[in-house]
Amino acid sequence: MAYSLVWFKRDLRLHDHAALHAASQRGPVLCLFVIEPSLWAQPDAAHQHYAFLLETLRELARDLKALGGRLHVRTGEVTEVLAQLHTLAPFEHLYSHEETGNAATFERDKAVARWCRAQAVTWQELAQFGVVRRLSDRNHWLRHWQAHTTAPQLPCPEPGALAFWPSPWPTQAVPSAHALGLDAWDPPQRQRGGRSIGQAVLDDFLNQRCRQYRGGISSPLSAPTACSRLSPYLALGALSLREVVQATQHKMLQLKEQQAYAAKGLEAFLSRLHWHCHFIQKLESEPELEWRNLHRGYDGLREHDVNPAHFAALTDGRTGWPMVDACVAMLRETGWLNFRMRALLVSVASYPLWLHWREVGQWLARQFLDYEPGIHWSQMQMQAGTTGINTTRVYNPVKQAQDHDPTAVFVRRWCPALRRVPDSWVLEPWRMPESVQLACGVTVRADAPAGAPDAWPLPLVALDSATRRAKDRLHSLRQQPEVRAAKAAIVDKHGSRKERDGRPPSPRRRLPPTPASTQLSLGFD
Ligand SMILES: Cc1cc2nc3c(=O)[nH]c(=O)nc-3n(C[C@H](O)[C@H](O)[C@H](O)COP(=O)(O)OP(=O)(O)OC[C@H]3O[C@@H](n4cnc5c(N)ncnc54)[C@H](O)[C@@H]3O)c2cc1C
Repeated sequence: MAYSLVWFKRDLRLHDHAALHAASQRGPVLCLFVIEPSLWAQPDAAHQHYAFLLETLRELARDLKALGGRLHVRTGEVTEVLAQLHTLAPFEHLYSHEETGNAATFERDKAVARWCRAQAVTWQELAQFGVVRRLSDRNHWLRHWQAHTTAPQLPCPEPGALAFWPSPWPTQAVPSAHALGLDAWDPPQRQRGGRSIGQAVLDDFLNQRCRQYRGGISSPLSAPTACSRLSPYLALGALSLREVVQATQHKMLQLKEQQAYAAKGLEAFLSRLHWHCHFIQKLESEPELEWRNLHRGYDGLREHDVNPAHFAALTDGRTGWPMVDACVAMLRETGWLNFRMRALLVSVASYPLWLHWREVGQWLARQFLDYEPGIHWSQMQMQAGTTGINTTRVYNPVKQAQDHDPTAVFVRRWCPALRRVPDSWVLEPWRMPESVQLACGVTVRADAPAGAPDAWPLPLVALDSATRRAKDRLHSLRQQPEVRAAKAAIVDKHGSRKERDGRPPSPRRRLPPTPASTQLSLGFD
C-alpha cells in the first residue's frame, strides 16, 4: 500500500482542509511543511512572517499529534525535499491547495509540477479561496466565489479517522530567523499565530467588536478594535475563508432584526471578504502585476525618478507629516494598519514623494504581518494609479489627520516629540513659530532624526505643489488616446462586476447575505 503526501503551504489548519480530505480518501497520508530558504531570501519576506508561521505550525503539529499523526517540517527547496522523501518512501499522489503567491512561489510551483511529471506523481491542487485558476471570463467570477463560500465546510477529522504513514525521517530542528538571513526586527505588539487565537479573534469580532465596524474602521485610533483583525489568520490559512464567511452570515441572520446597526457592519465586513478574493484573482490571472504596471501605458511614469532620500525618510518615519510618521511607527511596532492608513501611506509615497510602487510595496510587504501577495500588489498599483481602471485617490495627510485624529491622540501616541507640541500646531508642526518651538522644547528642522523627543522634521516637500505636479503628470498620461484605448481590456479582465444587469442588489434582495459585488466603493469607510 502507498500513501499520499499532503503538502501544507498557506493553509495551516485541519478544519475545512480540502487537500487533506481528498488525500485521506485514498488511504494513509503523510503531512509535510517545507521551510524554503530561497523564499525567505525574497525581498518581501520578514522576520515577523516567519515567527507567526512557526507559531501557527506549532499548533498544527499539536493538532495532528492529537489525531495520532505528525507534521513533518523539513528545510530545503521543495523539489529536493520531495526527491529525498520519494527515495526513502515512494509516493504517487501529492495534494496541496492552489497557491496564488509571489513570483518566487509561482516558479517553485512550476518546478514542483515538472518534478511530479518526471516521477509520474499526480499533483492535485485544490482551491482554498474563491479564486479561480485559468478563469476564462470575469463575468462569471462572482458565481464561483458564491459556490466556493456556500459549499459545506469539511470538518476537522475525528481522532482515529485518518491513517498516517510511518515517519521516514527523524525530527529536524527548524532554522532560526537569523539563519534564514531575516532581519532581527519582530514587532513586539504584533498578533500571535495559531488557529486557536484566530478562532478567538473571530469569535470576539462577531460577538462583540462588530458593533464598532461601522464608523470605526477608518480612524487609526478606533480601527485596531473595530476591524476584525483576521487578516494574518486568513493569509496563512489558519482559518478558512469559507468558515469566516459562513460564521458571518450566520451572525447576520441572528442580528438582522434586533441589531440592525451591527448587522450592517457585518454586511460591510462580508463585502471585504469578497474583495479579498476579488483582488487575489487579479494576481492569479496576471502574475506580472507583482512587478510591472497593470496598465502598460504607465510604464516609465515613475521608474526614472528614483529618490533614495524620500524613500529613506518615508521608511524611517521622518517625512514631517505627523499622520504619516505615526502610521509608520505604529506599523513597525504592531505589524498592522487599517486600510485607510495603508492607502494614505501609498498615496503619500506615490504622489507628493513620487516613489515607485514596487520599492514601496516590498517595504510594506515586510511591514504587514498579513502580507498576501494578491491583495497587496493589486492594492499597491490601485493606490499608485497604475491600474488605469480605478479612480485616482490622493489622500492629503493633513486632512486625514484632521478627519481621523482631530485631537491628536494617535499622532502623540506614536511620535514622542509631538507630545510636547501645543494643540494648535500638532497636526502641522512646521507652522509653529520659533517662540512656540522654544517654549515647548521641540525644534522643527530638516535633519531631525526619527523618534527624537525634542525635534521634528520639516516636511520633505511642499505638499500642495508636489501633489499637484504628480496629479498633472498622471492625468496628462491618462488623457493620451492609446492609454485610454487600453483601459477596456483591463476592465474586461480585472474589473469588478455589478450584479444583475448592472444594477446593485437592493437591500431586501440581499438577504440571505451576499457581499456587495458592485464597483469597489468603500461604503462608509
Ligand atoms: C496598499 C495596501 C496593501 C494591502 N496589503 C494587504 C495584504 O498584504 N494583506 C491583506 O490581507 N490585506 C491587505 N490590504 C487590505 C486591508 O488593508 C487589510 O486587509 C485590512 O486592513 C486587514 O485588517 P482586518 O483583517 O482587520 O480587516 P477587515 O476590515 O476586518 O477585513 C476583513 C478581511 O477582508 C479582507 N479585506 C479587507 N479589506 C480589503 C481590501 N481593501 N482589499 C482586499 N481584501 C480586503 C482581508 O482579508 C481582511 O482580513 C492592503 C491594503 C492596502 C491599501
